[in-house]
Amino acid sequence: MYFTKMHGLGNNYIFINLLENTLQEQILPTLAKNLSDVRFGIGSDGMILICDSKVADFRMRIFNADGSEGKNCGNGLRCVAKYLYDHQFIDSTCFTIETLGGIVEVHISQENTKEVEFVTVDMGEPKLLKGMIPMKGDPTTKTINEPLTIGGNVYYLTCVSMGNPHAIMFVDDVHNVPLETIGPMIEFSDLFPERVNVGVVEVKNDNEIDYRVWERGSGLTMACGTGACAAVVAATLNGKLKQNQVITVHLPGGDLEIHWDEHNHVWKKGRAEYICHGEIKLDYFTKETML
Ligand SMILES: N[C@H](CCC[C@H](N)C(=O)O)C(=O)O
Repeated sequence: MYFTKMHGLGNNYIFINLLENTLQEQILPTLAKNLSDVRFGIGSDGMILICDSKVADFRMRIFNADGSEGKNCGNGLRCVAKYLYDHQFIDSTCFTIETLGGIVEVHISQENTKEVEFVTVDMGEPKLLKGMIPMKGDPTTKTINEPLTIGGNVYYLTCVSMGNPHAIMFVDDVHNVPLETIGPMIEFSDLFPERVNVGVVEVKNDNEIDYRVWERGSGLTMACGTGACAAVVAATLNGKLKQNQVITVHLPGGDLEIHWDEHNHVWKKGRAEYICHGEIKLDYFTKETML
């Protein structure tokens, strides 16, 4: 089975093209976990499958490093779009990709280079109601800077779904937050029945924010595309940014341009890069334990 390892701002995944291949459904969580293992496997933030779709041009499935299936992946979408266009599975520079979190539209920014460097994605509309995150509480209300007690501490959270759930908090310095401690506490809180991605945001000025993330199912990553979108929406809802502006989001792995437009769509522009191609033996990577 061939794979391609790619990254979006250091948020890296093992991509498997299932347009001409198949994998048994029941092996997918174990396969994702073992591929992601940095010691016994290849090492990545997870696995992404490129599949046919009945409702869009293509379908993307994303599995986190713990084997859990995510519902959307902003960095992964840019890599999938680049892979499909570079490998001539599509010749249009605008096409749609189905995810569990909804259908998105990707735009290839072909800047006269032989390979795609930048991809812009219309990530669709943010979902704000508790029932859509999902999280506990009145499903018809929003969570905007709400004080929530988790593990004995009070966190002021703003929750946004970009097809996948994000809990965002605002801090004075994103580099001075023990995200490796508070991240899992919030991720696994019973407030979030499907767990949650946890992000910290420092608003620098009217057009820039710093953002770090503890990802559901993968832990600290260098970047999170859906999280960057959620961070801009959350900062705008809290009056810290203005809507319909292009915001530069600084992540540990690089910058993304995010634009929550006047039609309530969130656009994301950023790089996507190849790391390597290779071949794996499925029987090795589908063992329950690698020890
Ligand atoms: N951990 C996320 C999936 C990956 C999202 C992230 N890598 C991105 O670029 O959006 C979740 O379980 O919702």
